[in-house]
Amino acid sequence: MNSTKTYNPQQCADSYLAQALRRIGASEAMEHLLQASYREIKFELPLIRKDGSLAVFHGYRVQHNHSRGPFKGGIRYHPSVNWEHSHALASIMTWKTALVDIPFGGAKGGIDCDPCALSSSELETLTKRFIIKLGPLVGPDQDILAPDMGTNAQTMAWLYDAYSQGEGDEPAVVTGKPVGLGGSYGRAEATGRGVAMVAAWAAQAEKLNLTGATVAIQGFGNVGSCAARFLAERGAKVVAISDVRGGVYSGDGFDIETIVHSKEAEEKSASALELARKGEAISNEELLTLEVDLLIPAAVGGVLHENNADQVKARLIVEGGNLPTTCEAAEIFRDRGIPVAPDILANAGGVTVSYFEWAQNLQRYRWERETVHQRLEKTLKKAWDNVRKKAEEDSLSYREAAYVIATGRVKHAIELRGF
Ligand SMILES: NC(=O)C1=CN([C@@H]2O[C@H](COP(=O)(O)OP(=O)(O)OC[C@H]3O[C@@H](n4cnc5c(N)ncnc54)[C@H](O)[C@@H]3O)[C@@H](O)[C@H]2O)C=CC1
Ligand SMILES: O=C(O)CCC(=O)C(=O)O
Repeated sequence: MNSTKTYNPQQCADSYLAQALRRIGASEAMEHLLQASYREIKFELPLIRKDGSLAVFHGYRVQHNHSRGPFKGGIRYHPSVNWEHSHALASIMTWKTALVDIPFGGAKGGIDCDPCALSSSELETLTKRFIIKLGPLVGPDQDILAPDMGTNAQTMAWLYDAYSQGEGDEPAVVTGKPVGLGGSYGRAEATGRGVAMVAAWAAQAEKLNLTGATVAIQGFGNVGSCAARFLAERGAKVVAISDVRGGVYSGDGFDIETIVHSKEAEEKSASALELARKGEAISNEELLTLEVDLLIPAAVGGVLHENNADQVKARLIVEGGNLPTTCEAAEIFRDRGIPVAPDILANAGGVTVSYFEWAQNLQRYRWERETVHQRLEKTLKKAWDNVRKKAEEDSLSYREAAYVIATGRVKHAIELRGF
């Protein structure tokens, strides 16, 4: 990550929160309440590997706040998953659901494993044990799980199956399921679709023409690859992509449709560099400082920090991933006049369509694909308009405005409920 200070997601999330609470005039006690989690769960997950050895992983679920509705948030499989990451990511789920005004709170969790190093049957066993250990603390009115980094529709299908063994058939306990198993049309690509929408609105506000605009995307998984597709559809030129193994650059741009529909991309058997089939190899660090119009960090947190923010040359940053920008970097971007569409707005398309999936599951009724797309656009546009207006009225960055709106809504809900 090339940062002198170790990235501390918790400190970063707390600092964005504290700034917002000062602006809305929250008391110290309220700040404590909004910062702390409602419940934190950690457990051991032993697994006999296929070679007969015993491995012990750890499962986490942090349920941050449920003042506006049941806890909601993804499950991440990554070696970095720990309490700090889960807590920070859970708290930003609370602000994200409040900002797009859907009736949920915030949660996050996962397993500290490398999913690429486990077989499919090992992953299925771990996943099913994970939800069994959570027991009655999850459920359609309690805490609803979803995909995040390292998990996908198959993982959600296993969670649904294991939960339903004990509780009776209950698809609404988890969103992001395969469409053939109660999933919503449009959820798989919703986060990337939302990133492209927010990028287009922000580009227009910043007088940046998206047609022909050059784009660099860090992370070519679910969010990054879908954002690339939808931005290319809108006429942008994706000139750099990367994954955990490194990146690739081509000034002519890549043919994103061919890349994402290639057999290797579908089987996840090739790196971004191999998939691109042309261009120059670059590192993940180099990608972030390319001379491009639009930069989309769509992988891990803390990649834009005090040691590289000065070198970023993008005209607009749209946060596809969660917490990619440290608060020090956010200040540098503010001083340098580089607008940033923050994660809690830019990647909120995923949880918005998760809400639609949950609503469909509770009604046992499927919406048409077009209905999902239209309602997603309407929800995100309303949130964007609110953020832009607040930013203009109060001379705030988009992130500051988004946090003021979101934390204000959660504080209001807490006060309405009473203590
Ligand atoms: N899947 C979803 O619906 C949502 C995901 N997000 C966030 O978006 C980000 C990406 O998530 P997904 O695309 O779902 O994950 P994914 O697992 O589908 O893809 C992750 C991508 O990032 C790359 N990557 C991993 N570590 C990296 C590193 N250190 N440097 C550069 N690239 C690295 C991987 O190789 C892969 O290409 C995460 O921050 C996640 O929390 C946010 C909202 C919803
Ligand atoms: O779809 C969801 O419920 C949550 C997705 C997620 O984890 C996120 O937005 O960071």
